Order: sequence, then C-alpha cells, then structure tokens
Amino acid sequence: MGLTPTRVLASFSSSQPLRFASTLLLRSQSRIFTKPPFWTMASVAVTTPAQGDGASQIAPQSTQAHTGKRPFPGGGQKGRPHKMKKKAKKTKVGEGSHEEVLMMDIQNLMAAHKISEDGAETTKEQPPLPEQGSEIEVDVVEISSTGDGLAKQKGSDRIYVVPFTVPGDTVRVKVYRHLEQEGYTVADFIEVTSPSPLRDDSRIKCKYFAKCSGCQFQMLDYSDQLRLKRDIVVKAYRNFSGLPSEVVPEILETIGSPLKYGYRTKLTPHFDGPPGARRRGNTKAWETMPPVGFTPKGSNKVMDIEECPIGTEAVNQGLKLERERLAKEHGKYTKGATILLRESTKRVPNAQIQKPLSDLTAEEAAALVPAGILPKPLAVEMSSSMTEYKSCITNHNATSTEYIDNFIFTNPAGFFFQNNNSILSPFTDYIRQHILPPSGGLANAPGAKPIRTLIDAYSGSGLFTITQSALFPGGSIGIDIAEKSIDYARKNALLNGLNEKQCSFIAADAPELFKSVKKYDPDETVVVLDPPRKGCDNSFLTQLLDFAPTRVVYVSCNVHTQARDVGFLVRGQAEAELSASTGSTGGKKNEQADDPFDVLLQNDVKTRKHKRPVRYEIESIRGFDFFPQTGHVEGVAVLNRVDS
Ligand SMILES: C[S@@+](CC[C@H](N)C(=O)[O-])C[C@H]1O[C@@H](n2cnc3c(N)ncnc32)[C@H](O)[C@@H]1O
Repeated sequence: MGLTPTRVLASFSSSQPLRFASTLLLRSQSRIFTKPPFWTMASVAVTTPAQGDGASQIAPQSTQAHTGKRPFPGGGQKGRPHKMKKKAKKTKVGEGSHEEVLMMDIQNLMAAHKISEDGAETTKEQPPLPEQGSEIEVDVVEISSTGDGLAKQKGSDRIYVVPFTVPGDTVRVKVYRHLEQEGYTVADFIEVTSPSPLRDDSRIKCKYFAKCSGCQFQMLDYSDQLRLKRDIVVKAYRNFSGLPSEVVPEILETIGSPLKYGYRTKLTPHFDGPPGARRRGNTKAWETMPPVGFTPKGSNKVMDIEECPIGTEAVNQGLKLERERLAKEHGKYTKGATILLRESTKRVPNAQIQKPLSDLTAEEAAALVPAGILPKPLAVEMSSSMTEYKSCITNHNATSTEYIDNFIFTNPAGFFFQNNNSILSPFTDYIRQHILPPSGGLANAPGAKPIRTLIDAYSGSGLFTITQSALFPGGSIGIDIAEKSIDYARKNALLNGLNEKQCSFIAADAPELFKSVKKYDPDETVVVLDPPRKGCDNSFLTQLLDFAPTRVVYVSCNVHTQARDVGFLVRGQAEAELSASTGSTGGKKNEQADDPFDVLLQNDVKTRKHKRPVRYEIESIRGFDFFPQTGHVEGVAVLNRVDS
C-alpha cells in the first residue's frame, strides 16, 4: 500500500493544500480576477444517468460524436525520459467544464507535489513514461472534483487520472494516453491490488460499476461521500471564484439525500444508430435489438443496461418495458435515439380508495397516472390517510406530476424538473429558512426595509416561486426562457391556490427580467438564481448588480460556475465596470494588479465619485447531495448587498 491511513485521510480532505501551493494558486486567481478565463472548447459530453438530460420520448441522436471519449486527444510520448515541465500549459476548456475542473485539480496537485518538505521546489529527473497500452501499478493520492482518482507511480511525479478509485487505493491500470501538453496521463482502471481503508466494495450496488461512467462513489461510505462533496465545494470556491480566502466563509457540511439509491425520477438511456446510420440517406434499420443504456467510460458506444440502481422503481420498470418494446420494434429505427423515463405520481386520499390496485380494471388503473406506461401503477402508502400511485412517462409532452410536502407540481415530462424528489422537502425548507435575512426579513443595514418580493430567475415550472411564496407579501415573480415551463408554472400556482398577485411568471431570457423589475424596490427584494450548468452570463450579472437587490440566493448544480459568478458579485460593480471598459479579454492594466482587492479599491475610489459601486458579501455556502453515488453536488450560496 502506498499510503498510510493517516496520509490517506490527509489526502482525502485535500482542501488544505500546502501554504506555498495556495500562494501559487492565489496568484493564478488574481489573473482570473483581472482577466476571467473565458476559455472555450466543446466539452466532452459523457451522458450518465446522473447527468443525462435528454428530453424526448425517442429523441433521435443528432450528435453522437463525443459521448464517452477520453478528454484531450493529445499526442503520445513513448518510452522517452522526460523532465517535469515547469508549468503545465493551459488547455482551452469550457467554463466549469469537466475538463477545466480536472485540469485545475491536476495543476494544483502538481504544484503541491513539486514542493519538498522544506518548501524548496524539486526538479528531479523523471523515469521514462510507460508505453501506452502497458499495465502499471499506481497509488491514488486524491479524488478530483470530477470524481476521478489522481494517482502516481512510485518514483515518478507523473499524474495518472484513473476513474473508480479512492485515495489510498493501489491499483493496476492500463495506460491509455499520455497528454503531452497537459502533462498528465489517462489510464483505464483494471483492478485494486491494495484497497484504501475508505473502500468497501460490498457497498457497490450496481452490476455495471466501473463499466458505466456514472456513480463512481459507490465504494465509499455515505458520510465520506458527503465529506468529499464538501471538499468539492471548497475547491470550487478556491479555484474558480477568484476571491481571497478571507471573504469566503467556511463551507458548511453537505446535507445528505434521504434516499441514497432509487432516487432518480428521470433517466434518459439511449441507443446508437445501426451500422451505416451516419451515412446520408441511410434507410437500413437495426436487424437485432441494439444495446440500450449509457455510455461506458472510455468508449463512445452505448453499453446495454437492464437496470439502474439510482433510478426509482417506477423508472426502472419503465426501462424494462421500453427494452421489451425495442426488442420487438428495433426494425423501425434507422438512427440512434434517447428514451425519456420520467416518474409521475398521483396522491389519493385513502378514504377515496374503493378497491385494491390488483382489482382495478385497466381503465381504472390508467386513470390513476394517465400518461404512465406501467400496466398498473406502483402503490406506495404514504400515511394512514394518503397513498401515492407512481408510473413512468416516456412521452416528453405528457404531463408528469410530483409532490413536495403539500405542494403539487406538474411539468411537461421532457422539461427540467429536479431529479431527486426525496431531497426536495428538506431542500426547499432550507431555502425557506435562508431566503430572508436571519434578522427576520430585515436586511443587514441599519434602517433596512423588510423584504417583500421574491424574483426567481431561471424558475422552471416554479419550484421556488411557489414553495417560497408565502414569505412574500409583495408577491413572487418567476422567469424562465422555456415557454412551456412557464405555462406549467402558471398552472402550478393555481393548483397550489396562489393567485396572480401572489405568484406571477414571465417567459423570457433571464437578462430581459431587468426590464420588468423596475417597479420593485431592490431594498425590499431577494433574487433567487438557479441557472443551468453553465451559470449566468455577464450581461445578466451586470444587470443584477445594477438592479442591486438586497439579498441573493444562488442555487446551482455546478458549483464551479456558481463560484465564478459569486466571485463576480462579490467583487461587484467596480470589477464589472472595469471588465466592460477593457473588454472581456482583460487589459494589460488589469494584469499588473496582483491582488484582486487592490483592483477593487482602485476602482471603488474611481467609481464612488458618481455612485457607490454595488457589491455583495457571502453569508453562507452549503452543498446538498442531490446525486448520491456520483461526484455531483448542488450548491446554495446566500449573499447580502454590502451597504456600509
Ligand atoms: C437548473 S434549471 C432550474 C429550474 C427551477 N429553478 C427548478 O429548480 O425546477 C434551469 C432553468 O433555466 C432555464 N433557462 C436556461 N437558460 C435560460 C435563460 N437564458 N433565461 C432564462 N431561463 C433560462 C431552463 O429552462 C431551466 O428551467
């Protein structure tokens, strides 16, 4: 075993790097501050159960090119001795993308490991890189925020990216590719030769583990998964916010999911097109049933999946039925496609249940969950007074229904709704407890007015607009670009007994919001943001700073882009004006300032002549485990406008 247990734990909570390493990092952050890394690269979209967001009953696969391929098709380097590069070259990657996050962790690990105990930089001669395709043994020293293990071979500083491993594991791997420019190697996991104390393979519930690319944390105890996810949030704010550590509060413990398996109410398995499907005008269909499932690690061909243990029972029954259907109907498909499996629920008071499910006719059963494909829905008795009937919807235009406490939400099945229903009650409760300042609705500043209005940007079908509405006498307003989600949001408000004065919605691009919010007093308004993974764009954030609501609650399934955007709001208008005046590529003038707050102060002085620049401070940051067994975490950051 390469690491002692103590060392293992130290590496596991790798959120405390060496002091010198963090200095290096702060320097690079000041660059991020003055010149945000607007790098671009089509990101490698690996669709896994936990990430897939396909949205059609049988949606044709328009692009099939990148699923599951290794990131960075860099050149190889066979059997030559090499020197550790002084600095790994920056790769062009999408913001907050898997590749960017991985690269940042690798660079930090390289920096930390190049520092010897006495603080001096080591430049030791490195052994030759092993041949691509050869098998070697490596020790895993850290988990990246992407969920991949980062490992080293004895006697070498080379970093190997190995999925399905945890710190403290010694594993046999097959060298897949040396990425010369990036300075690391991608390897395939073969087997564990000496397990980490953190690993217990009897915890693994999925027979496709280490083949399917999802759910890589299954060998960990759930408390370790939560600890690891807190580390991911810590690293996100350290690496992507561009903020000095003093202004980022201690990241709070991650709140766990009530269900650890069987929680996903939506799965989107897919199948490839038949051989020749990519040829123009192809008319040849599948002659046999194609593999239906997800994309495995290191391949772009779909692997056959019969069940997915993180999916709910209804969704897994739906998968079984869809597979049976495809076994008969595969001859209709000349292209690949994605299958939508979305759970839908209907609550029925027990007093209204006339007969047991087994005695219902097909029509009576269909009436319980109208769009569901299960011949009879699954009955789950919630309490002595209520039973839930669950089925699975495959038509993305059909209506799915979910409950959160006593709230009811209907949605077009193929549109966005949170995928883990089990956590939505504690989660919306947490938002309810934090959406107003701790002082009971009064913002921090002396003489502050009570908050009366909620603006829910990126509202979808009204999750926050509706569940938080009772706290806002001035009303709650949701905005979303998806017209269909907004149609349903309006219906949902009515279903939950809320009139238009209490709860209203706008279908528009989020930056348009600011045209219609002028009538609201920013001193009495809180804005909730819940954008897609890529985060908010500059125009939105700049307008948000101009509007200057007294409080902001930022929810995100990508803590890296969240950290970037929170950094922007904390630096505030001075920074926004500066980047607008110098252009998004950043100016030389900016690059000279090393400390972000020097820049802020310089600009504070400049801007204060005509108005006080708006900026925010962070009250709290906490992760929620919406996606147990995977490396994903949902972040909630609460911000207050700085008024002093
Ligand atoms: C992560 S979802 C959050 C939805 C909702 N808050 C919820 O939890 O159910 C992000 C939402 O942003 C919407 N969206 C994406 N781009 C947008 C834009 N430019 N303007 C407004 N909404 C947008 C999507 O339609 C989606 O409903």
